[in-house]
Amino acid sequence: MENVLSVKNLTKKFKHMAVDNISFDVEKGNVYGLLGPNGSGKSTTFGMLLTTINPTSGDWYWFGEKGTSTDTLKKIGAIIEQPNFYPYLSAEKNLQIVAEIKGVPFTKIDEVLEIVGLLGRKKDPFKTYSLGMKQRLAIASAMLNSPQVLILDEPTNGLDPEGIIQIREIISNIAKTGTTIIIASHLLDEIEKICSHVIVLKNGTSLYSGSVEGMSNSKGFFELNAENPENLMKILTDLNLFSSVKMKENLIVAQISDDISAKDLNQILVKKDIFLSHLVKKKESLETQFLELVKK
Ligand SMILES: Nc1ncnc2c1ncn2[C@@H]1O[C@H](COP(=O)(O)OP(=O)(O)OP(=O)(O)O)[C@@H](O)[C@H]1O
Repeated sequence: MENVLSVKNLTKKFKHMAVDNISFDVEKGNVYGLLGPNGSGKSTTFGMLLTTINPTSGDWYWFGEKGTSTDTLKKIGAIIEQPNFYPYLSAEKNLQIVAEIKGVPFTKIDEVLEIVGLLGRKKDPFKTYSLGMKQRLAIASAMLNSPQVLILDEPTNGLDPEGIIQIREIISNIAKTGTTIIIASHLLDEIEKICSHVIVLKNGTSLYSGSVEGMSNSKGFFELNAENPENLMKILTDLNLFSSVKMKENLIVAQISDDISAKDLNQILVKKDIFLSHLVKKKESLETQFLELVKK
């Protein structure tokens, strides 16, 4: 897979360490989440990659080329701060100003307004827009130059549930066209719903970088029950398929070490004259996986 971005040992020290020797790759066409609590170094990382902050040390490569050249910036669309538009001008007029700066034909404006669902409101002044609409207009503005990479810093901050869903749908539609997207967020739920890959930051250090599913080595667990739970627990332990078998809130929880389907386990147990009253295979939520990662 082609790398759109490769970050190597990137470090920024202000008074304290803000970003501490992080390395990660971003593959073309995926949606990446930069996940971490406030102050974990997300915005500083974006700032360095977009040349607004000088790094202390480390390198990065956009499209295989070292650093961030002016030509590279033309291939990137970014929303890092609150959208800044002229309040009394319409969305269309505001985008005309951006299009002129970016050297993009005005014919592109309707296309990007359509992507963010604002075509019907293009004549309305920016100041009459809701927060969600303002954020959508910012995305339209970032999409004007048909970027290969879209960078969004906390894109749903402050939005109501409907606004959040709209932004998510827009991001997912843009991703479907093959645009690589990098989103900074402190919300696990957001990353889980939108991203295929995640880079977890804590105190400027990268704890994990890879696919969302790969964040935990866990193969998941079974919740089970039967008429005689003690007997079931003993049989499960003897099967040597589980790293642990424990009673939890009236259910037996068996942590899977050797991958096995619910159907296969049920068949094994039936042969041992165990008839289950409850059998569910589950995987830890991203939240549990994240907490385990941070604990380590
Ligand atoms: N210009 C600056 N001067 C000094 N310290 C800074 C500066 N910018 C950021 N920091 C510090 O660097 C650390 C990382 O901040 P950063 O804004 O990158 O985190 P973040 O993960 O984006 O959090 P948030 O979502 O709150 O912005 C914090 O401790 C912050 O106080």
